[in-house]
Amino acid sequence: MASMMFTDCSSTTTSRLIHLNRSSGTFLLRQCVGQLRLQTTASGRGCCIRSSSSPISSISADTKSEGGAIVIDGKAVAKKIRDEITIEVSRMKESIGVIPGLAVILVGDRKDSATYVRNKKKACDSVGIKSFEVRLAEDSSEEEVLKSVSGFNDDPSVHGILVQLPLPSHMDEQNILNAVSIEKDVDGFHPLNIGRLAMRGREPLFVPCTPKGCIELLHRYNIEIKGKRAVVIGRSNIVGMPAALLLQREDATVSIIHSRTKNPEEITREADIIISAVGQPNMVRGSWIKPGAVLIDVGINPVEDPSAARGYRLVGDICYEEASKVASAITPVPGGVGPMTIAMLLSNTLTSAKRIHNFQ
Ligand SMILES: Nc1nc2c(c(=O)[nH]1)N[C@@H](CN(C=O)c1ccc(C(=O)N[C@@H](CCC(=O)O)C(=O)O)cc1)CN2
Repeated sequence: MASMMFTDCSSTTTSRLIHLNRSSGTFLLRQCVGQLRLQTTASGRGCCIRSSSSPISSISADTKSEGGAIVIDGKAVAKKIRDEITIEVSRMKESIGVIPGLAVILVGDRKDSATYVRNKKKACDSVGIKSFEVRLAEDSSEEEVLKSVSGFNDDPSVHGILVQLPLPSHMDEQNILNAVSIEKDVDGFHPLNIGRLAMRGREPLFVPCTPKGCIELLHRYNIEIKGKRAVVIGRSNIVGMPAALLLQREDATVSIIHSRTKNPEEITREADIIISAVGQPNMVRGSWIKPGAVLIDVGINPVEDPSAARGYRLVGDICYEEASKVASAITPVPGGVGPMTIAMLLSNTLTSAKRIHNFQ
């Protein structure tokens, strides 16, 4: 009964979205991608015809499938990437005596941010990357944050710097992100890195971790991007916008759906690949999806669930139950894109250390 109540994608379920307040730990990603309310005309059930021409050309033998769609296992891929990074980190240490270092600045007392930072430290430990952490109080000044950034910019044992987002509202996020040295900008949020990502013939030093993780999943599952129609739902600076730029770089034809888009489902129905980063639980229904499409769900939305230990469970932007019957491949929430974000951060940190020390 409980699972029926909380796995369907009816509007009642959606309205049970938990609005955890800042101090009790709201879900960061949701905050960062913004509150997008899409104008939609239809909400019927999707058809279940499956395309005979799945874009997945080869997948591993242990691939799971659900409702017909292949489950893109971000947790397993992230583990594999961490194993690859571990080997490279120890090769670097043995060859030139350098250990990659990642510095994290956390401002304020949001529980979700503290959890993400703790998980980043754990992930660093697991691959042999050295981690540095600065915690500042919610009421710290922007100058204090800038001072920490500047200290890490000048510290040769630090190869990557990230400021956990969101920052308290009294701080100017742009000012702070601009202060991170572009050579150590492992989050890829510096305007120079984003600008280079947007320009043909230019290369960013780093690509933002969540969108990079989405593309990495497509690559690792051999899902062709070139020539495909891709739709990105959401246009945040940290996910939607860079995801659209990355897809374009991979030669997809890209559309972006945002809060002012009329009839978004007419656009998604044309898509071979959908990346959704909007922070609206179960917004993308089965009827929005073209049979055989590949679905990458970035949303991490808590919905009330008394049967769960925490009193809530996480669902994505895409109605998994309906979508997995129509799509050829889909990422679950949790266990899809989320773990890839941290794996890509480790990868960016290793790349940075290699670049700074000219180590191949
Ligand atoms: N400076 C940054 N701030 C933020 C980023 C970022 O990339 N850089 N991204 C998000 C938060 N985030 C990392 O910081 C993050 C979010 C989610 C996950 C994750 O693994 N999620 C799990 C579920 C976790 C749970 O059970 O609560 C999953 O999806 O399986 C990792 C990292 C905003 N801020």
